[in-house]
Amino acid sequence: MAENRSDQENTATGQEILLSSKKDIRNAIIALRGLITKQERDRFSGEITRRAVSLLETRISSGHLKPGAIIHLFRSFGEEVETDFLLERIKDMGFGLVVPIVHHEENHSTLILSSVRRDTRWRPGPFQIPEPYPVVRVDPSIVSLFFLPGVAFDPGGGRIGYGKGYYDRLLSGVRPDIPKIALAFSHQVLEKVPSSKWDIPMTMILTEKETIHCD
Ligand SMILES: Nc1nc2c(c(=O)[nH]1)N(C=O)[C@@H](CNc1ccc(C(=O)N[C@@H](CCC(=O)O)C(=O)O)cc1)CN2
Ligand SMILES: Nc1ncnc2c1ncn2[C@@H]1O[C@H](COP(=O)(O)OP(=O)(O)OP(=O)(O)O)[C@@H](O)[C@H]1O
Repeated sequence: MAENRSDQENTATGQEILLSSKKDIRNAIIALRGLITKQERDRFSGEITRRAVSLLETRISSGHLKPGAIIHLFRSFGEEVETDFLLERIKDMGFGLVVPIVHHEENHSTLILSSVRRDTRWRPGPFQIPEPYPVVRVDPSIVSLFFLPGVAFDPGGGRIGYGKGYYDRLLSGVRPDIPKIALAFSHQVLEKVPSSKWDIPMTMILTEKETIHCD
């Protein structure tokens, strides 16, 4: 398998084949993720939230994160890791919070970031993902730590999302030393996912079973 992938990358039509294999993995993992029961998803999400909170506490004590620093988190949709509790904890801990918004321009869409404030309200955006309003647009460079969604990951920091390249583009403008921490169920972590030149590697993956430090 691994040999095939690197062969594919070296051929003229490699990118297409590589993307189709990303697509197969994406579909397979989305189907697999749909098999977890609601109870399991809640329990696993609770465990992932505990890991995330303790990581933030450790980083505050070690001085790697300043009190009041800005954290990026996503509102979950469908069968993703449930982030509602983590969102409240981040606010309670006194951090600033930003979330992604799909922003439509004339002929393409990009991700922008909005601050979440005390008076922020939520409404369903594209794909029924809750989006804040009013939008208070902020630059990605103010974010000290990113919690990120995704479909499939590998311990080397590889990530597959929904195939729009939204986060790859957003993160391409973010300093490499800013932690990018994926929140995922353990079955979303595969031995290896195909990678493309534009993929931005994850720093860590938090699952219900373990904290993976990506190499
Ligand atoms: N919670 C969450 N928020 C996020 C992302 C994400 O992955 N998760 N995004 C990361 O980029 C951006 C939105 N990107 C998305 C891109 C494509 C689809 C999409 O194709 N959705 C399918 C359903 C997929 C499913 O069944 O799980 C659809 O609506 O048909 C969804 C979100 C910003 N916000
Ligand atoms: N930095 C970038 N600049 C320009 N195009 C990009 C960049 N990153 C990704 N893309 C484009 O986005 C498309 C989707 O990429 P990919 O399949 O890796 O998405 P993904 O990581 O699964 O999705 P997402 O980031 O939305 O969760 C690719 O066709 C690629 O050309």
